[in-house]
Parts: sequence; C-alpha cells; structure tokens
Amino acid sequence: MSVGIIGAGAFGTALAVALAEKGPVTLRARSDQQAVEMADTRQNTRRLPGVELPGNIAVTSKLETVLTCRTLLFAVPTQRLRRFVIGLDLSDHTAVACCKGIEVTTGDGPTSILSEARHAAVLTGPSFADDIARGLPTALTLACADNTVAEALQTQLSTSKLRLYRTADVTGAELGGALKNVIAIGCGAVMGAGLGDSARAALLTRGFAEMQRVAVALGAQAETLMGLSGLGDLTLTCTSDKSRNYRLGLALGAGREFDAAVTVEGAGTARALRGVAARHGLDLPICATVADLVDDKVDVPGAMARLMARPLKEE
Ligand SMILES: NC(=O)C1=CN([C@@H]2O[C@H](COP(=O)(O)OP(=O)(O)OC[C@H]3O[C@@H](n4cnc5c(N)ncnc54)[C@H](O)[C@@H]3O)[C@@H](O)[C@H]2O)C=CC1
Ligand SMILES: O=C(CO)COP(=O)(O)O
Repeated sequence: MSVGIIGAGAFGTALAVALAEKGPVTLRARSDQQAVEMADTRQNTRRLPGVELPGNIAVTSKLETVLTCRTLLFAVPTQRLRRFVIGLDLSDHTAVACCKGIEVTTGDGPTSILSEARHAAVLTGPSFADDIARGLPTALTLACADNTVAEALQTQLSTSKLRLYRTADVTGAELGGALKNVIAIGCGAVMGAGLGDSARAALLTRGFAEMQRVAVALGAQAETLMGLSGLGDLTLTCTSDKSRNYRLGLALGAGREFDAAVTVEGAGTARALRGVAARHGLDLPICATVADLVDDKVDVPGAMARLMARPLKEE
C-alpha cells in the first residue's frame, strides 16, 4: 500500500527516502517547479542536498494524486498545517502528523488540526532528517489512540533502519515533540552566551519539568514524556547544533542574526504556550522566558537574571 507524504521539505523527503525501502511513496511538493526539479534531479537540492531519491518515490505537486494514498504523512510546519487540511476530505484516510508544534492562534496540536481524518496519529521522536535519509539507525514513537490502527502503522512505517515504538498517548507524544523545541532554543541561548554546560544541564532539566507539567495538565501520561518523544528528543535537540531550534538559540545568545526563512517550530510553540499557561493556570517560567527572548522582549542576561531570581522552592 502506497504511503503519501505532504511536505517535501527536509523531513518529508527524508521519510520518503526511508520508506521507499518498503514500497512506493508519493511525495507532494509545494509547487510544480519543485516537483519537476526533484523528479528530474532525483534530489531535494534545497532541503536535503546529496541524498538520492530512490526510483519508487513519485514526486508531484498535485493534491489529488497524493490523496489516493490512504496513509498520509503530514511533514509541514505546524503553523501552516491547517491551511493544507482545510477543504481536504480525509474521511477515508489515516493522517499521521510528523510536525512538532502547537498552533499559535488556537493552542491546538497537529492531531487536533487533523481531527477530520478517519484516524489521526503522530510520528515523533529524536531524528534529524539528514540521519534518517542517510540510513542511520533511528528510533521513533508512533502514537495513535486506536491500537489496531497503531499496530498497522507501526508495521507499515518501520524499516530496517527506522524502529517505531507504539503508544496510545497521542497527547503526550505530540506535546513532547512540540515542547522540547522551546527548551532547545533556551539551551542554545545559554551556550551561545557562554553560560556553560552546567547552566545548560540545569535549563534542560527544569525545562523537562515544565514539559511534564504542561503535558499532564493537558491529559497526557507523565511516563510518555520519559520516552523517545519527550526526553529522547529533548536530549538530542538541546545538545546538537544540527538542530535549528538550538541554532536559533545559539544565535540569540551570541547576538547574531538568524535566517528567518529557516523552520524553527519552537518560536511559535513558545508563543502558543503563553495562552496554554494562562488557560490552565500553569507556571512555566522557562517557556515564558524563551517566548520573550524570541519576541525580543528580554535579552539573555535579563532572561538569566529573571530565572535565577525566582523564589527558592522544592525540586
Ligand atoms: N528536519 C528535521 O530534522 C525534522 C523535522 N521535523 C518536523 O517536520 C516538520 C517540517 O519540518 P522540515 O521538513 O524540517 O521543514 P522544511 O523547512 O525543510 O520544510 C517545510 C515544508 O513545508 C512546506 N511549506 C512551508 N511553508 C509552506 C506554505 N506556506 N505552503 C506550502 N508549503 C509550505 C515547504 O515547502 C516544505 O515542503 C516540522 O514540524 C519539524 O519540526 C521532525 C523531525 C525531524
Ligand atoms: O525534531 C528534530 C529532531 O528530532 C529536528 O529538530 P530541529 O527542528 O530543531 O532541527
């Protein structure tokens, strides 16, 4: 059964390359020009240069073509997901969200945005597109509330190099992936400002406490956050300068410019968390500080001073 992927960016292309091991893949690019270029060169030169697209990946710009696939992976930035979904009839489809974020305007996660689909699922966890595309071993979380569908997806989307673990905790899995990006911006800022490895470990750990607080308040199980989709991805993203979220933080910390065209999910998610915190009465000092940092409302020395001056408390 063919898999369809909507979004031919770095991650969509990498997933297409990995899944081509199992059978045909239809990859939907944003424009005719991009589709033709990728079909001709058998590469995604903009987002994943140097990786050859196997022959059984069909690249198209036509939505009706990709919609013939019953399993659809959505690999577009979270803030853009809704505009892809509006008007699509997904009542016969299993929609798998591969994006990691919370929508700023609504506070919704990707599976809420995909809720019109027959089934909605999440594929998330520690994985750089480049690693997956190069066939390096990777383990991810596949979350779906319906266990039969989850098992079918787990089989369909696992490959010899991509090992999927299953959970029914969709909220926990999608929040782990969304929230770790916010903490990664903070950790990057710490390192960019030269505040040291100890400060980063502190921010990562206290950031993880905030991730658990949000997730549990929104109905997730705390132990889901201990898995690949939470702690696993947090560790990767807060420690590798392959991460765009971490690199934005590095730039903020060092007072350098950062290319606004780069997809950085944590910025929007940090802003969305302001509303989530207000609605649920949550104290999220690190997430709030990262939101202020990306919105230029505080600089790194001010952010550090703010966090260090908080009342002393139990861990
Ligand atoms: N790159 C990575 O290593 C990983 C990315 N992800 C997630 O995958 C999602 C997508 O990220 P990437 O593929 O890396 O981003 P990207 O920037 O490489 O690609 C984004 C895709 O969305 C499309 N797009 C963007 N704006 C659009 C618009 N206005 N209209 C139509 N299409 C538009 C782009 O053409 C592209 O296909 C994000 O949520 C990210 O967190 C998850 C795991 C790993
Ligand atoms: O989600 C990712 C790794 O799991 C990719 O991280 P960035 O979006 O920060 O590059």
